[in-house]
Amino acid sequence: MRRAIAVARANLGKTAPNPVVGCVIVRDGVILAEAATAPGGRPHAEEQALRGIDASGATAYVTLEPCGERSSGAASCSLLLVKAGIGRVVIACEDPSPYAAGQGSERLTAAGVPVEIGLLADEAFATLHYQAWKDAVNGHQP
Ligand SMILES: Nc1c(N[C@@H]2O[C@H](COP(=O)(O)O)[C@@H](O)[C@H]2O)[nH]c(=O)[nH]c1=O
Repeated sequence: MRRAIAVARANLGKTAPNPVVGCVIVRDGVILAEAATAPGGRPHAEEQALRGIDASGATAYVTLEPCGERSSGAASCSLLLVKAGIGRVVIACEDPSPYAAGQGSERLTAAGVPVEIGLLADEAFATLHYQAWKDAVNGHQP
């Protein structure tokens, strides 16, 4: 997760209107792929990390709950993770957005993927400025 936070940090401040997210996919202690939300907010971190790898049975470390819906109607990151056969998802912080807000983790859990929430949550929240994202979701000026 510390690596996912560092990967995300590289794009901090560049991903509006979306939060910056880091994703690292690991199997047997080996990093298969890692990515951050792209400048401009899309594509999402998980979407990029999953491209071109066999993630079956692997663990995804993500700094923010994977989205449960896309504003474009495209496949959500939680669905992409399920389709890729991911074995486990470890999340730092919950995403308050209506596009996530529990839906992402619920979708994973419903598909039988174990989900853990809260690993390095304080560190991710502070380092990746998620308070500003929370304020934006709640209609406050960040
Ligand atoms: N940037 C980011 C996420 N951002 C979340 O996804 C929501 C929908 O994004 P969009 O469909 O692009 O408008 C957005 O409101 C935010 O809650 N989610 C993720 O799984 N990974 C990412 O890298």
